[in-house]
This record gives sequence, C-alpha cells and structure tokens, in this order.
Amino acid sequence: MSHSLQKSRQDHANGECRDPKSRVTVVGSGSWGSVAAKLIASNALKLPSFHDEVRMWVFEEVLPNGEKLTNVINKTNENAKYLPGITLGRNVVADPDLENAVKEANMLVFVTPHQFMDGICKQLKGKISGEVEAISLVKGMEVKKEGPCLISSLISKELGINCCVLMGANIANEIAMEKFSEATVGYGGSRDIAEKWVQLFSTPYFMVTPVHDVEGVELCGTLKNIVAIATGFVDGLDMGNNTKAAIMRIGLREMKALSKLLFPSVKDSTFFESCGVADVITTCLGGRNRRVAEAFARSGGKRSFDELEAEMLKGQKLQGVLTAREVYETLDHRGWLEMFPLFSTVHQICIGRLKPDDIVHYRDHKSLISIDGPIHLRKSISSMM
Ligand SMILES: NC(=O)C1=CN([C@@H]2O[C@H](COP(=O)(O)OP(=O)(O)OC[C@H]3O[C@@H](n4cnc5c(N)ncnc54)[C@H](O)[C@@H]3O)[C@@H](O)[C@H]2O)C=CC1
Ligand SMILES: O=C(CO)COP(=O)(O)O
Repeated sequence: MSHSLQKSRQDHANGECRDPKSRVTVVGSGSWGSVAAKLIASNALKLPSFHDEVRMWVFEEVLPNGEKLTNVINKTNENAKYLPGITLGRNVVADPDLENAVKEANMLVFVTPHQFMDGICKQLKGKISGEVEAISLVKGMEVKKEGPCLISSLISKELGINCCVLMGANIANEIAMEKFSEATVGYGGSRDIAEKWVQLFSTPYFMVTPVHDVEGVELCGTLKNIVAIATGFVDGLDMGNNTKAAIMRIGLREMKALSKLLFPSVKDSTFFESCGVADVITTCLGGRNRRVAEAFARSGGKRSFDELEAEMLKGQKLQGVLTAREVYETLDHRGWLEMFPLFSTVHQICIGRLKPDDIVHYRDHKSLISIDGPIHLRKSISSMM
C-alpha cells in the first residue's frame, strides 16, 4: 500500500472529528463492477474530497491456475476473470471480506447481479452505521410477498440508508476502453448527494446526468433486459431489423406503462434519458441478454438459458430471464398480464411454454391479435401513457 493510502487510513482511524473526506467501497466486481471501480478510482485520485483508496468487494473464487481472484487483482491491478486486459487503477484494493470492505466507507456502490442483493443486504444488516450514502448500479428487482421491490428500496430498507441509482446505455467493455457514453443518476432525496455521485462517476468519456426520478430510472434499467431477451429471439429467428425495431418500440412502451402503474410519480422525460431509450437500444444491439437469447432461439428453445449462460458468459450473469419471471409474477398477481403481451410472452418462451417465434405470433384465446395487442389493449395502455 502506498504511503498516501496508508496515511489516509491512519487519519481515518485516528480522527476524532468527522472525516471531511469521503471513502468509497464498490460492492461487486463483475464486468460492470470492475469498470465502476476504474471510473471511481480515477476520480478519487483527482478529487480532494475523496480518499484515494477505493475498496472493491470481490466474491472470492479460485482461478484455473489455482490463484485466488482477489490476489490476482491486487497483484496485477486487473480483474483477470471479468475484465481482462484493463487496468483498474493502483488505488483499487480488492477485498474478499464483505464486512471488512464496507466498514470504513461512507459511500457504498452496489453493483452485483440482482439475485445476490438480498443475501448481501442480509449480511450487512446492522453493520452499517454513521452517515452513509449508497448508489445501486444493479439492474433488476426482487419480488417479495408484498409485491415488487426495487433494489434501491431493498438497500434503503435493509440497511437504513438513502440510495440513489445509476443506470444507462453502458455496456461495460466499451466504457472500459474509454469509449464515450452517457448515464443517468436517479435520485429521490437531496440534489446535493446526487451531484456528489455525478462528480464521482463523471469522466470526459462518461457523461452523467442527474434526474429526480429514482424509480423511473431504476425501472428503465431493470425492464429493458426483458426487451433485450425479446430482440435476441428476433435475431435468432433472422426476422430482420424492422421486426427488431418493432419489438424495441413495443418494449419501451410496456416499460413506460408498467413503471407508471407501479409508481405514478415516474416521469415521461426519464424514458428519453440514457437510462431509457438509449439503454434499450444498446442492450438490444450488443448486450449479453440479447446474445444468449439469440442462441436460445437458434437452438429452437431446446437448450436452456442456464446451460447457455454458463457456456457463453463464463461466470457473468444474465438478468433478463429472472426479471421476466419476476415481472410475470407481478403482472399475474395483479391481473395485468393482458396489458403487457410482450413481457408476458418473453417469460413464457423462456420457460418453454411458448416457442421463440411466438414472440411475434403469440395469440391467446382472450386477447392478443398481433404483437401490438388488440384495439382494447392498445387503448388501455395508451391511457396509461
Ligand atoms: N456488464 C454490463 O455491461 C453491465 C451490467 N450492469 C448491471 O450490473 C450488475 C452487475 O453485473 P456485472 O458487473 O456485469 O456482473 P457479471 O455478470 O459480469 O459478473 C457476475 C458477478 O457475480 C458474482 N457472483 C457470482 N456468484 C455470486 C454470489 N453467490 N454472491 C455474490 N456475487 C456473486 C461474480 O463474482 C461476478 O462478480 C447487474 O445487475 C447488471 O445488469 C449494468 C450496466 C452494464
Ligand atoms: O445493462 C447493460 C448495458 O447498459 C448490459 O446489458 P447485458 O447484461 O444484456 O449485457
């Protein structure tokens, strides 16, 4: 550890008055988690209001050469498994111990696949104290008995801290190579804290805009993964660009309608931010959900998503298949299935109840005449928009 890093830790340990500098921990170290750590690390070195060191919690695993991933990251400054070939920054310190990784931080960045967030929050419950702020980069949601729960709400409720979100058209590998992109910070409380997150993430190649609509921003990031699965089916069936564009449009419309039904405060303008239409486009063109769904359709639905995910993504995780199931459960529970034909159909294809080409041909006895839905459905959705 460098002298300045040692000194800043010592200052923190000795400090009797409140530390004027913020200390950041990134909880998660997959491909996006590692890129987030790289962005933050470059800014932490430049900005006087942040400590240099950025901790990154790593879900420990042993690599094929027998070395622990954490040791490799700390030795080489690269995440050899999830982001090979990219230097994270000398001030990123990988830590396999979750509680240790967060204990000194007052700014927590959560960025793991959404299915692990419940367990992470349970482990951290009661362990976070003082003035701590959080941000979630996690695209997904939990479905609890009482209904859907956004990951930012899960973090807030379980850990008793405020939580913003950062979503956007952000394919990790492209940002790792410092290609220009935009992102959206969604916030519900104070604008000041949103500005602090914007400052921490922004670089000349990563332009971040704050939006006062935490639920809208998070639901965009969550629901677009279902649309990406649908466009993967279209690609796997070689249906062409017009069909793909139609699916993206219908998907965006269902995203907006469901977001507004769940949270009437969600703003129309949010869907025109990076987290909305731009993320739909990038994920439907170049994301992992699209790619694996294409392979699923090419296999005629014979190979399972689990098998394809393991084979094609090598440890990285899909979010869209789980989210389609979670959304289906929510729609079913509330009697809204007919209002969301695209979301409902994607789940039923994923579980083998329908065939991949039903993404455009699915008709059920009650309602669907085309992918756009019958007139009464079009009316019911347009009345929500
Ligand atoms: N990769 C991308 O391009 C982007 C990803 N996101 C979102 O970021 C979130 C995190 O995704 P990535 O960083 O891409 O991860 P990833 O899919 O690249 O990697 C999977 C991660 O899960 C970890 N993991 C495996 N088992 C675990 C367990 N039991 N408990 C906790 N962690 C475990 C692995 O160690 C690894 O860090 C997701 O919600 C994703 O949708 C958002 C924008 C871009
Ligand atoms: O969220 C993403 C881009 O913004 C990444 O999407 P995938 O998980 O489909 O790769």
